Amino acid sequence: MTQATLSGPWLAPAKLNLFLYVTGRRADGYHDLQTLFQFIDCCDQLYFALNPTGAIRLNSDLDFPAEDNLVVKAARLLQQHCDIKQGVSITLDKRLPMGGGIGGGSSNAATTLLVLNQLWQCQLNLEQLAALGLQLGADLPIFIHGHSAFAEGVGEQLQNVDPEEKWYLVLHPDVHVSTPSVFQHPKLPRNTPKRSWNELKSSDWHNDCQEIVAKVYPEVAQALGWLLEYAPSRMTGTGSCVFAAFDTEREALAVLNKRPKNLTGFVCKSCNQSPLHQQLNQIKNIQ
Ligand SMILES: C[C@](O)(CO)[C@H](O)COP(=O)(O)OP(=O)(O)OC[C@H]1O[C@@H](n2ccc(N)nc2=O)[C@H](O)[C@@H]1O
Ligand SMILES: Nc1ncnc2c1ncn2[C@@H]1O[C@H](COP(=O)(O)OP(=O)(O)OP(=O)(O)O)[C@@H](O)[C@H]1O
Repeated sequence: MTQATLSGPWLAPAKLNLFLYVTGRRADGYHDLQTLFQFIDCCDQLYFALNPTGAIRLNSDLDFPAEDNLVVKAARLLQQHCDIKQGVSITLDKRLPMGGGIGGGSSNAATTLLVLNQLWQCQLNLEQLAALGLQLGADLPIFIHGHSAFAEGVGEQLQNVDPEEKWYLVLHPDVHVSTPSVFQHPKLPRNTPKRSWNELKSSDWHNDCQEIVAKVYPEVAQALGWLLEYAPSRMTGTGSCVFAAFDTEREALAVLNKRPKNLTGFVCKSCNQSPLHQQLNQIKNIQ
């Protein structure tokens, strides 16, 4: 493969938490979870151009400083960890809603680690990249891992599973939910009993953060209330997005088209192999 082909676009897919249970609080302030991650084919896109100077630059339309962007943090972390002399200019084409619980920032950072690992020839394996990524956020490892998983710990202990690939209608209420504020909420249920995957996979699925978030953000309660009229619906992560599964794209679109004017949303297909890993595997097969 030529360097030009490797420059992009590279995909950074979103995820859904098909269920999310908080099973305990740890001494470091983080929470132990049991969650089921599945990817969706809705993605941000990133482009990478190497430079010899060592500088790391970001082009994006986001309105916060590049230094705070997880993409820049990921590039710097890998550069320092592997003592890389080259730099990179990264262009981020942001399409995923932010603060929606679909993991866009974490996915951007994971794509950066995976692609720069190739371009800078760092030769770290997925386990090493996931451990590095975990320093940036609990959602990084699943995006590095690249296969749907039942996750425990803070979300880094991953067991591959293959939930049915469905069409999803995702509604994005017009609010940004801060993940730390949800986990700090005094009324968050924190002691859901741990269950085995075997038990969980055949039970009804819930999200322990949903009740609190719907109380604090009426927009989330409204979206959920509306979608529940059509199909079983839940929140992903700490919100604000809510989703429902459908067997066909047509059914999902039919419901999307009936939504009230103040609700935005999209239809997507879920997939058990991350769209980014599908791209990376294609390159491996060509090389
Ligand atoms: C809610 C999920 O999206 C589910 O996939 C993730 O657990 C959140 O992952 P994330 O956004 O990558 O979260 P991080 O950036 O690591 O953490 C943000 C904040 O959320 C809280 N946090 C996060 C994950 C976790 N298992 N327990 C926590 O208590 C911590 O206060 C932390 O300071
Ligand atoms: N590349 C990035 N894309 C989006 N947000 C980023 C990025 N880098 C840093 N951030 C910060 O992270 C915050 C949360 O963004 P993100 O879209 O990942 O939320 P989320 O989908 O709710 O994530 P999660 O489910 O992992 O909590 C943003 O408001 C922003 O301040």
